[in-house]
Amino acid sequence: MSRLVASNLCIPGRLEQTSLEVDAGTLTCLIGPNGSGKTSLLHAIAGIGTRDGGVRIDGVDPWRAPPSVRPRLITFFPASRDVKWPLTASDVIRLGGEGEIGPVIADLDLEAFANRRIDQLSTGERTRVLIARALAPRPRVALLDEPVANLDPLWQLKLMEHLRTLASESGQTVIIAAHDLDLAGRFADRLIMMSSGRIVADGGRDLLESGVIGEIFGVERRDGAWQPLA
Ligand SMILES: Nc1ncnc2c1ncn2[C@@H]1O[C@H](COP(=O)(O)OP(=O)(O)OP(=O)(O)O)[C@@H](O)[C@H]1O
Repeated sequence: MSRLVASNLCIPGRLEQTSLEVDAGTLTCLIGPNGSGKTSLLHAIAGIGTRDGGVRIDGVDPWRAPPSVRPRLITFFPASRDVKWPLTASDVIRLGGEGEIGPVIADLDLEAFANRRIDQLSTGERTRVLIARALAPRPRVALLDEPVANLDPLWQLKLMEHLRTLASESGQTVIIAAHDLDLAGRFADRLIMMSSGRIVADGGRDLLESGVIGEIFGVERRDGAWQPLA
């Protein structure tokens, strides 16, 4: 099984020194309040911007991989959907790297948009196209920053189910940042909680029932819903 090993990642002012190992075939969800360091950790793993430390995927350094190989090792879907390129959805998905785009177009139900310009799609439609772009190369490690933001309730569930299937059936390592604690708890194999630029808790869905949620998020579950701490 391939494995992601991140050692001593650090982005001054954003991410404290962080080491992390993630098994292949798992869906991991980074949770934490605004500004807690989720995007910074994803950036550091992806090798985006200034950062210290190192990453290995099955012993291979993805940061030094040639551009032709890199998308099959690791891809990153950013939180910003503000893409104004005058390209069709298919063109954008093809930009993700080599490989067939037919399967990912079918997986994300994009047939109707394939030949439409990406800057003329709705935000949610564009989100699905940009996620398809990140998943098309079938990367060993897929990093997605708030992938369900802007998606309707049905697509939030479909996407999370799809990501879980990519992990469990294709053996890909999927790491996402998300704000929806219930969705994270329902679909993720592992929850990593961040606060002030560091990992403060790491575990299964039982983390959501622990006191650390109140401490870090200032919410608790009352009457079946998340509410500010009483
Ligand atoms: N480009 C940047 N330059 C300097 N500081 C940054 C930059 N981006 C983020 N930060 C800071 O780094 C810290 C972590 O931010 P980060 O975006 O990783 O948090 P996050 O958990 O992803 O937040 P959110 O849930 O709001 O997306 C914050 O204090 C933020 O203000």
